[in-house]
Amino acid sequence: MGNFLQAWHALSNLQISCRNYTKPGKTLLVKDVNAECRRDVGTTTLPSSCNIDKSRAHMPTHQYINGTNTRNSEAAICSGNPFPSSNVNVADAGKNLRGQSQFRASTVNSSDARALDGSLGNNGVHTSQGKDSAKVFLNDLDDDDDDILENIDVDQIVEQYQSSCTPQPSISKLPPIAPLIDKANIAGQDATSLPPELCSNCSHGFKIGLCPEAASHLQEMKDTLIIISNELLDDVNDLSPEQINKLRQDRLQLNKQIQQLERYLCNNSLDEERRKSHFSASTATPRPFQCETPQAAAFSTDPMRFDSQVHPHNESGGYDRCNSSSVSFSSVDRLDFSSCPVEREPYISKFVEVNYIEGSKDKKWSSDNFPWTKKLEDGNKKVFGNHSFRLNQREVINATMSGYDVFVLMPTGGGKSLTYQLPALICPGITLVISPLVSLIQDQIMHLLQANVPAAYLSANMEWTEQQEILRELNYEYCKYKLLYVTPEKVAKSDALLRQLENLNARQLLSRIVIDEAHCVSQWGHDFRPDYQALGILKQKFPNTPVLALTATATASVKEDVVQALGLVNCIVFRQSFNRPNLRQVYSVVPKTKKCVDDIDKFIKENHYDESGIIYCLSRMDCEKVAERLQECGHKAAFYHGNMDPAQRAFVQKQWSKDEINVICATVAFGMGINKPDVRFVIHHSLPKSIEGYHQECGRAGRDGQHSSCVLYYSYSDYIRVKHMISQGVIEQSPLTSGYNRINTANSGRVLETNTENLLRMVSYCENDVDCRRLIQLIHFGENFDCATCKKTCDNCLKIKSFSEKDVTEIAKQLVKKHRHQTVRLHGAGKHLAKGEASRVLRHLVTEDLLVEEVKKSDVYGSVSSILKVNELKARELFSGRKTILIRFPSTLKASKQKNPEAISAKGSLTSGMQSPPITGTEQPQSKGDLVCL
Ligand SMILES: Nc1ncnc2c1ncn2[C@@H]1O[C@H](COP(=O)(O)OP(=O)(O)OP(=O)(O)O)[C@@H](O)[C@H]1O
Repeated sequence: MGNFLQAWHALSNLQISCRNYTKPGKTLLVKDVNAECRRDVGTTTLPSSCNIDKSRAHMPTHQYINGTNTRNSEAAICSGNPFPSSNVNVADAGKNLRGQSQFRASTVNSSDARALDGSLGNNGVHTSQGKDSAKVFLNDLDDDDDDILENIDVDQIVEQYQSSCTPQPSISKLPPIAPLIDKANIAGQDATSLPPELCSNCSHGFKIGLCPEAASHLQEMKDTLIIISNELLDDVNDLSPEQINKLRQDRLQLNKQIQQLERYLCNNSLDEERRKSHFSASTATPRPFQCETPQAAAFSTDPMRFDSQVHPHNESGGYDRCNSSSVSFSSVDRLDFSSCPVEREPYISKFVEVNYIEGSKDKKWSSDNFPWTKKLEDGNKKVFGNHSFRLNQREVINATMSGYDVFVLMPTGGGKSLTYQLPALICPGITLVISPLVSLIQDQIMHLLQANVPAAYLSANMEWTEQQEILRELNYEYCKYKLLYVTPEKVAKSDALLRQLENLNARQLLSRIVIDEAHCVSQWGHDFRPDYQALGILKQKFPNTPVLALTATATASVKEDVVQALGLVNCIVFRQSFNRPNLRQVYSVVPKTKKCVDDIDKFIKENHYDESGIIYCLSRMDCEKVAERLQECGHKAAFYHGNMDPAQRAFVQKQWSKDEINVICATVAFGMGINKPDVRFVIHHSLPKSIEGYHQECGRAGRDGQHSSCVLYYSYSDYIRVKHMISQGVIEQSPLTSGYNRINTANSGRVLETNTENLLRMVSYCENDVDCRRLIQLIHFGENFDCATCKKTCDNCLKIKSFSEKDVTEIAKQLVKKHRHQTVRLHGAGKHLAKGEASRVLRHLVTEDLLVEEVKKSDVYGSVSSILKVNELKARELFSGRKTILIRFPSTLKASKQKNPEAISAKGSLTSGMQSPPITGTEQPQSKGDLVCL
């Protein structure tokens, strides 16, 4: 308890920019906390009207927004955000603090740090007292905010505190942090400037536009809109004309409200971010470790000479845009970086009709007749030391250098970096690279500097003077940098950067914009990072600058979502197969027993003794336990997770890389940027969170093309456990998202829903004991796969020695009819099949190209819908009797019954992007109902 109290006081004492803590038992309205604390308002409590009114909190969103009721209101509650917006409690506030990226150490005073020291007692690093401890803490915060924040289990502290003690009077010097919500004040605040759509009262008694939880209301309104639209689509035959009319009116009204509220919130949050960005930039403390921002002396290449060497001249048909002479040269003096924040136009994402161009199939991109070809080949050899290009590298480079927007799907280690680093050398001006992690950026810059390629990065963690220096350099006519790396947060928040980009663009020196790990843009992806969504502003501001979006993992829905969010209109797509035929991997799923670790020990000894491998575990404690047990069994094992300090982690990783440790027991925190070629096995001790994640993690095995194993230990109880951890937000995140997802309350409901769907698909994968494992993975990424090419490299193909083929042509016809005409009733068509088998039929139709998945982002709802459409050409073959559909069933296997009810629905989701119910179009969307009818 002493620890909790100490930690509690430490947290209450923090004078930080995120003040989402309040004493237990008090309700905090998140949005106003920052503002109130910045003004150092004294102790306050919420007026009773602001406390949670449970009856209202659970009122259907549809009802309380519009003051109307529809018959779908219950559905609204069920399918809406499981954390009603009004239930913002202390634990949530804690999460917000931990994820808050503006956490600034510079404002922590020494007594605060002393108190903190106690709370961090378990972390071996933070042991000193007083000022020293403050220094240690400050340094560590600057080093890696998220790591430190991860080390404080705030939720646990708060929960236990809450459950076991009555709030004590604060002994902190500062008042506890709870905002004063003056309803009358807020109501009168800006009411005159509110558009009429935002003047209706919300459940908290505010005008909806002025409610501190307006962002949550916005999400609820969007969810309700989807429900109403679904109802209009699905049940239109059962509704009376009055009901239809009413629903349409509601839809119209909601649409208006959503648009207005989005615009209003966007303006407000931009103001806020700008203010914070300015604040954080001017108060940033020195970091103990700085990225080696290139100094002039670091280059043996004279930037001017370098430019003249590599820039193409005005060859006809060449990259003229790059070659135009500079427009004007602003002097450094004219750049006043410390001036007051400038007005940034509000960024409002716009729906675009994307014209996709399949790049991989177009031979022109592999031509070696482009004006820049020679320079390309020289640069590849001389600067990067490569003898040739890898698959798709030349094609992607040619497309982006021709000025197109390009979306690239290339496996990890495929060589994505070269596709923008080489063009950066050849084109005049600067290539802006948006990359998710400072550690990845530092790694890239280190390699570039070794190759004498001048590059720099900007990050909020750097000293402001250093940032200014880099910004100033960008202003020179002969700027020494060819590449500038930034994090998405920097683009979203730094006006100085945006201004500088505008300046570069005006001088036609913004050569290219690269979005690395582009799947982070999408809410449907497994690595969603809210700040990535704001990157759409770049295409709006610089429509003529080519954008290159790169990722190693994206389903069809994710791709659509990313391309939409970035605003790419004519987009050339290059994709490589997700299959890794050269990797002789064996995929298997094994039932998980209580002796799981002993089974793992046996497996390693029998198959990969003394070889290198990774065991992915769910929790930090699991990592430690598994490592300990394996050590007892004689393995050179160690654990790795987010609770270790960075030095410890680096040490373990190094030992593993040098084979001093064979087995690393890790959470998903491990693996980013790891390129060890001889990893012989990847074992999943628990259920992975998604097929994308699983595919990526398995991809770390056998990079040298040698035989490797991927074993997944599965039990249904793990599903329950993972699901619970996801819903509590306590599951360890991949480094790409760690500490970022939790800050976005507006999206938390949607993110949770996506995560649960992804998890269910993983359950479905595990419970499928018939289909080729490669097929199930690849179809998830929208790729067709011939199981024969698996060559028995998965347990299912291996174990099914003989199988019988069933003719399911008639069922296929029914399904195709159903998808053409929604009135056809399927009832009973597949009654002799178990539900799992029915979904296999549907899946098979997708692989046979009879049903095609079409993914669209809705301009109205902002959601991505995935629709199965009938391929008419193939359908004709089917109905003419020229095509029969045969599906293999293991001879030994009777019509299998599903093991778990929830897995049924998971199996229903056959293809990659069935993330949200289809909404538009006349085609009947694929739905669980179809399958259940069979
Ligand atoms: N054409 C090439 N020839 C030889 N090696 C290459 C070539 N292109 C890239 N490489 C090397 O391949 C390795 C992986 O490249 P890179 O880091 O760009 O991959 P990536 O696709 O970005 O992977 P990740 O998704 O892990 O970031 C690097 O060591 C790089 O030097």
